[in-house]
Amino acid sequence: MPLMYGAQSEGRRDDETMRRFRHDRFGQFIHWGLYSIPAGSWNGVTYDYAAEFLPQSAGIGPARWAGLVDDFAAPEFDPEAWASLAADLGARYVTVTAKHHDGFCLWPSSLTDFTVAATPRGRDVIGELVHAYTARGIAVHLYYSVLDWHHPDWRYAISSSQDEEAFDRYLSYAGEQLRELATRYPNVRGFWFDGTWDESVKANGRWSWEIECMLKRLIPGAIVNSRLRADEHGARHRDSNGALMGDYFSGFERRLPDPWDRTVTAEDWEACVTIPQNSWGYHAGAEVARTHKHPLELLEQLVQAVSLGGNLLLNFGPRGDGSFAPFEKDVVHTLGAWLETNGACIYGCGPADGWDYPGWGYYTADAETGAVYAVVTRIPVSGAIALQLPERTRVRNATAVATGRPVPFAVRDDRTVRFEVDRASVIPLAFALEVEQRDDTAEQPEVNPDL
Ligand SMILES: COc1ccc([C@H]2[C@H](O)[C@H](O)[C@H](C)N2C)cc1
Repeated sequence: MPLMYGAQSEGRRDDETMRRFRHDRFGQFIHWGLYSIPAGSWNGVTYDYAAEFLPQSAGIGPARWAGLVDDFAAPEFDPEAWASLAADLGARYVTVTAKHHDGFCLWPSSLTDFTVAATPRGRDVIGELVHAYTARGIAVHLYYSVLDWHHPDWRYAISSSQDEEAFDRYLSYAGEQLRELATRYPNVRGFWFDGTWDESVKANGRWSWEIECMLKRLIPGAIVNSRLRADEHGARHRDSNGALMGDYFSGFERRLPDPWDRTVTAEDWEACVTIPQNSWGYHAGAEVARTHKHPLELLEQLVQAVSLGGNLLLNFGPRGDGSFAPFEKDVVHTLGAWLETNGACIYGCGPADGWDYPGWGYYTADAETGAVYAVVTRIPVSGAIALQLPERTRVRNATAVATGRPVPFAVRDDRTVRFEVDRASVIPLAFALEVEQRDDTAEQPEVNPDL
């Protein structure tokens, strides 16, 4: 159907900025704001739901919530230390909450007083972070919530002309804030939109179209996630013709596509996940919870995402004072150490065409060289993994990515090779496979069944 405000482009972007985003594969999400101070509790009551939703969970109105501005001193906030932590994690980009649903701005916006400028130290958090991350070669995306519980003209739905006038004022405010962000911080790489599911926003597809145009005019090549967009019929993420809006699909929240679902490889996508079961902002309960994800679970999610052509955005919620909790530092050390020696099977990689999901792990392939990686995350009881090869493919040799040492394997038949895996291996265990195409006339591969 003809659309005025559908997808602005067809297919994958192939410009340098998007190629870099695709190559990076691994990003760190940062949720930090007023909600980080109460950390899920209010007036002595702890609410189990996500800490950044405390105003809703505890029924705290905007005026009372704004009282937290005086407590946002953040004595431990150290942008260079945050940038070092991201580098140690192995993240190639960071997405930082400039404004979350509570409407509090982590930059000194001229459009409202509800910003860091009113806090005891008045630091431009976004400006200092953009500088620190960029200095470390880490790209920055700014998270912006269209949903805004603080602004008096916010509306969930439009049911009167007064609502329409108010919400038009709100959209003008949000548009000017986004212009301000793109103008103050022109070297950010992208914008991560959220809070766009309400009827009021879905009814304003033209506004979302104009925002995408404005941001890409102010910052040529800027990357925008699919959550910003609605078309004139209220279709979100994909327009009414099914075309992806924005530059990558960002509907995978605290979940990934099934490891065998190759349909997702048709477009760029990013999954965002938390370390606790369900809190993006710092929740004091997470420090003592037994339920947050093991670092190796998160690492497996990264490998799974790459095997399906996606990025993983892993969330950290710094405490109100600007420090990180020990359970988050454990994740940094585990993932960073593994990526230090195994990053070749992640950065610059994507799906390995023709290599079906094997069950014991994932295949990735270097998008430039075509090198295939077998990444073992589950060692079978047999202590051996069987690789089902694509048609007319031969494995010439295999090396352990972490050590570079050759790895013996048995050719079982013309479509199967088998590796013995030391059960004491550190997993994920990545093998680099040098493969070649066999032509039909070539002799059958030498089978050595005794291995
Ligand atoms: C269930 O409804 C939700 C769940 C999460 C969200 C927000 C989280 O606060 C976080 O910012 C995440 C990226 N976003 C989807 C919004 C609505």
